Amino acid sequence: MARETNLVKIIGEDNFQKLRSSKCLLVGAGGIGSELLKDLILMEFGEIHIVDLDTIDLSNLNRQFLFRQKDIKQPKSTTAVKAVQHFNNSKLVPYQENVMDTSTFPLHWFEQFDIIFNALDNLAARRYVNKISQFLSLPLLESGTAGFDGYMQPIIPGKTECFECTKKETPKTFPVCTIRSTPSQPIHCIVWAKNFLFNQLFASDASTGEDNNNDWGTDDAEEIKRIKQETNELHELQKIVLSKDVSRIPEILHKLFTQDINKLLAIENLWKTRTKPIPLSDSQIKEVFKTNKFDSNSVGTIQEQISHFIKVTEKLMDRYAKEKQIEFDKDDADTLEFVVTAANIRSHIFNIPMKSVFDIKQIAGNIIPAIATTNAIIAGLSSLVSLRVLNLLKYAPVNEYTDLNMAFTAKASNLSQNRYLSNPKLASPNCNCPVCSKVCRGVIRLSSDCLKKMKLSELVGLIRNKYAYPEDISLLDASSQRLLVDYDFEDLNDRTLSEVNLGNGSIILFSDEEGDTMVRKSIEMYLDVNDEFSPNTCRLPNIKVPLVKSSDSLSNEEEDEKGDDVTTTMKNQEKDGVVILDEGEDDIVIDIEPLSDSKKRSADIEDFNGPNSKRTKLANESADFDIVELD
Ligand SMILES: Nc1ncnc2c1ncn2[C@@H]1O[C@H](COP(=O)(O)OP(=O)(O)OP(=O)(O)O)[C@@H](O)[C@H]1O
Ligand SMILES: [Zn+2]
Repeated sequence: MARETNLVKIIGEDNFQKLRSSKCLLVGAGGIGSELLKDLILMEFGEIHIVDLDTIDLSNLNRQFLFRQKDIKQPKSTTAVKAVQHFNNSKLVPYQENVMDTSTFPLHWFEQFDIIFNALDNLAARRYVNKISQFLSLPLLESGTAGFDGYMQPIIPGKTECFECTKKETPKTFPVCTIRSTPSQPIHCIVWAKNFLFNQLFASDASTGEDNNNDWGTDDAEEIKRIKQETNELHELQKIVLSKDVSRIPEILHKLFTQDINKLLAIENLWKTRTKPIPLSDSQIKEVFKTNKFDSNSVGTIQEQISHFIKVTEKLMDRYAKEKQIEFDKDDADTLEFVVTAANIRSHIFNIPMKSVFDIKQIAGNIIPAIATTNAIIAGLSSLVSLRVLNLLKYAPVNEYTDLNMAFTAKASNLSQNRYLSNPKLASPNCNCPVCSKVCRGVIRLSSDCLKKMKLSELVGLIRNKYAYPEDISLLDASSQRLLVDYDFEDLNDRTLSEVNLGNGSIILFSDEEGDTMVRKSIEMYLDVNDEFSPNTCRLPNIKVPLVKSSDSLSNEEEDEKGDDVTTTMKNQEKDGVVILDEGEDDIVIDIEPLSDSKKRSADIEDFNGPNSKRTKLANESADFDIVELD
């Protein structure tokens, strides 16, 4: 029996034809992506475009069942497509590219799709696709797994909460003082070795960022002084690395594991309630002996750890001279061995159990083993719910998108308790969400010619008139938080958009700065450059930009500060996976007073045009003003 016969029975001939003419985008062809590709093909989507930037690794083969040993180093996207060709009725289009690359995938490229499936493994790409989905009002099926935990969440822009509406769990963080002075668990020593020591010795810019803080997670002045001093002294150790003189490696050991520990011991307060560390003795450092290859599964003796530390530091010093900087990578045996041995020596000193290479690789690489079955369940749920998102299931019609369900497995939900699977209904957008609710959103479509010709003042004029903003406004390049125009900064007004570095993929933020009781809501606009447009075209979106009470919108100052903080936090997270934060420091969130529903309604006054307001002449501008031909 042909596959489609069953499908037609379930969704009906007419809806089956709709599915056949639907195009979907699958982002990620890894664990969940392989499963999803199979599901989407079996559902017979008309076209499936698959984007994945990566090539296949040995470690992918246990669960990414479309790939074989012979495919290692081949692109995931094209290999996945080849693997499914023999049971495929859909048109498949693979791309080995980063989905965030705006030159390959400009915003208008995404518009061809009816639905997007995310099967990604990192926050940055998830956030990016979520934004695209919001700008284009494209349904997105977001999903992820970690071990037995998994989730899938349909996102219908404007109707249901988006990926950013809820706070995302941040990587585990530790106080600086625990990492630097008083470790008590293997992870503390691993974070010290990976995020602090390794960077100090082998990164080109040997700053870890943490020392720029003034909060150390401790009030002990002596301890803070010691931490600062230690950082400075470690810069000296980098000179040994640079000297290429491997006979000086025992000096590194002496400094890290004898001298620095003795200095910590001298801070008596630290050891009132804690077991004192025992520094390495000179004889331990000097007693180098022949070592065998490192066994990944056992721990060995402290002497073996020291010998391996010396050996691997020799190798890294040699590499550093050629490579100029080395980054920690769990799959780079030398960097892993350095972190393992340094962490284990420190653990030994602080009376903490040492760990095997295998264990430390999991922790340092933030690896939770992937479970193929979790991927299969999440991908299955995700593809099934897409039929409801596209409203193709007649027996379960979707009247309200908030009737759709998301799904969590096991611990991920905090709701499931004794159930493996929970599938709560979707929530409405969170009115505090900086991505889907706080500002209005739209796309400016323009030709590249227009970018080169249009002056900033002209763009400001167009936006001001189209959405009835007052005279006092500010314009920000939201991607870089750069101020472009405001009431006392007009220096760039005569520059063209390209001269102020606005281009395809730039996001600008336009705000009312008049300070009346009511202000026009800020608008965030994506610049989508399309060369198929005639040269002088600039098209502004026809969207409604309501007036809101000024007390309900952030002042620019607050917004700038908080925006910056958020960016910094995200950068840190993505760089290291594990961030060293100071004790008591919370995650930074954009903190806006929530608009209650009633407030929101009363603030949604479209015709606010009091007699003295500059808005009077602007408020009722024609909505046809969307194609502007420039001279
Ligand atoms: N910006 C991006 N553009 C395109 N593809 C991406 C992007 N970011 C991540 N991916 C892809 O998403 C997929 C996620 O799959 P998965 O979670 O199974 O990770 P993996 O890298 O295959 O495995 P592991 O992380 O466990 O080694 C990967 O194949 C990765 O290449
Ligand atoms: Zn949101």
